[in-house]
Amino acid sequence: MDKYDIAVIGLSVMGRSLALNMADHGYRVAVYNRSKEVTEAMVKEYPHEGIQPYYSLEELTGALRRPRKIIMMIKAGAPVDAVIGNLAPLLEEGDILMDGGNSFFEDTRRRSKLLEQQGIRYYGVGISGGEEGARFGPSIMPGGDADAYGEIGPILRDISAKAEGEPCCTYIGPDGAGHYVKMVHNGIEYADMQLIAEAYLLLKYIGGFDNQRLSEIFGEWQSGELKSYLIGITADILKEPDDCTTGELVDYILDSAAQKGTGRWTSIESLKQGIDVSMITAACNARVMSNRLQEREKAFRLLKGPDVTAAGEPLSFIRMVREGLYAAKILAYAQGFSLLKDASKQYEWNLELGKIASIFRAGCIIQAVFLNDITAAFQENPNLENLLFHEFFRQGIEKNQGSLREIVTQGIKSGLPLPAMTNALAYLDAFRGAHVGANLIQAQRDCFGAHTYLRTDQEGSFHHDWGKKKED
Ligand SMILES: NC(=O)C1=CN([C@@H]2O[C@H](COP(=O)(O)OP(=O)(O)OC[C@H]3O[C@@H](n4cnc5c(N)ncnc54)[C@H](OP(=O)(O)O)[C@@H]3O)[C@@H](O)[C@H]2O)C=CC1
Ligand SMILES: O=C(CO)[C@H](O)[C@H](O)COP(=O)(O)O
Repeated sequence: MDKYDIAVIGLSVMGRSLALNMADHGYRVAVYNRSKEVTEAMVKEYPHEGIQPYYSLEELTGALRRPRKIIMMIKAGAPVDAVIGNLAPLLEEGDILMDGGNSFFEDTRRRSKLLEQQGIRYYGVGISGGEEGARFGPSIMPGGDADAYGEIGPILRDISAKAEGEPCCTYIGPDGAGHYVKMVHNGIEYADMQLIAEAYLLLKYIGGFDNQRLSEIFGEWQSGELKSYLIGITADILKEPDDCTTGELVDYILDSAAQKGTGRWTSIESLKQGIDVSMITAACNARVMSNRLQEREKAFRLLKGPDVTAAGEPLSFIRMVREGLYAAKILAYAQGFSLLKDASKQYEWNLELGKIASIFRAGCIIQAVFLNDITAAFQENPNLENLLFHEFFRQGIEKNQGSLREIVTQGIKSGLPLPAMTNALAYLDAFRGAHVGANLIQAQRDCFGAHTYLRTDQEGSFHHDWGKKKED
């Protein structure tokens, strides 16, 4: 019987929460999970009149209104291909199959082409916001066949977060565009998190503040230009008591962070495209280095560095860290949006950067007041080459770069690792620098490999017989 509006496949935290969110919005949702016990546990723990469990894909697909709308919320990679393999024979021309997981955008492009042959409209849907977002309103980045958006758009917009009353969901573009944008969202997320971690290191070790005071400082920043979901949770995390001791939990968490791949993909794609996202790459490498625990312990014993120099006047140090963090944050977003701009051209996706920034204003992990300013900048000039060329951000950098330079200098003198902040400055100075030393690199390439060089005073490529005059 054609009675369910949509199906959710995969009932771990994200799928379960999205299904409940859809049902809360009045949709009739059919749910399925590979392992039966997960489905049983979900309907037992979260009973909802709008949700109907199914225990086979045949029954599930048979229960859906045509064209069928199905969203997979499962582990990215081979599992997605496995589910598509089982599901595709049960679908009909016109049905819409969405992948709401963190799939690699090239996989989404491949799957789109494959399913197109069967007339199935495939959608790569980036979803951000974690469990809470999925349950009560995530930021949603759907990419696929534009005509099919009319079928799925209303549901996705209904369940999305709202920023100033507007849904944090917009059609992104064809084939892999939605998953590409989600990938870059996560890349920016990595840089943002790393910058906050570096601000924490500076405040803790140079500033000498305890966890309660650190929590207050991040809490105070929530009333200014840094206000964001990540700063907010950081303030809360820092004062969270430990269950096993009398201290705060953060001090008992291993200094080593994992990554699932989206940040790394962003970095790899940026190298392929030739766009500098050094802060995202630095954030990935910071996690990589954090994982080398045994080597780090050995190096800590063997390699001596400088002693930490305590900060001067506490309030002015806190102000410098806040200003420096803000400048670095502008640079991280400038990098991420440059990558999106280039991808839009390269893949002919026609990405609307203003709309993308606007759907990041709520629901997602990088949501921040700052995204209102980015939205406004791209709305004012949709062809903005780089965020740093917009007056608001140009001034933001002009006003705050001094503090960034100061805290990075203090951090380096004290031997603190600040890879994202350091790369922020390197990016700024290379971008704005009249001289980057590439004339010498051209000369070296021509000298050792006859790769030719370009001149400042004449058109064309040149090769020089290096050292010949001297020998003569
Ligand atoms: N967790 C988060 O905060 C966020 C996650 N995402 C993405 O959303 C997706 C779902 O995430 P999450 O809810 O955390 O769950 P997981 O990424 O942990 O995936 C678990 C789900 O995948 C299913 N699965 C795994 N392998 C297979 C397979 N071979 N065939 C069929 N199903 C399989 C599991 O079924 P079974 O129970 O049978 O093992 C289960 O339903 C992922 O792509 C994730 O990257 C996106 C944003 C935030
Ligand atoms: O997509 C997300 C949020 O938008 C996830 O939280 C993301 O998977 C976290 O990535 P990682 O595990 O690599 O830190």
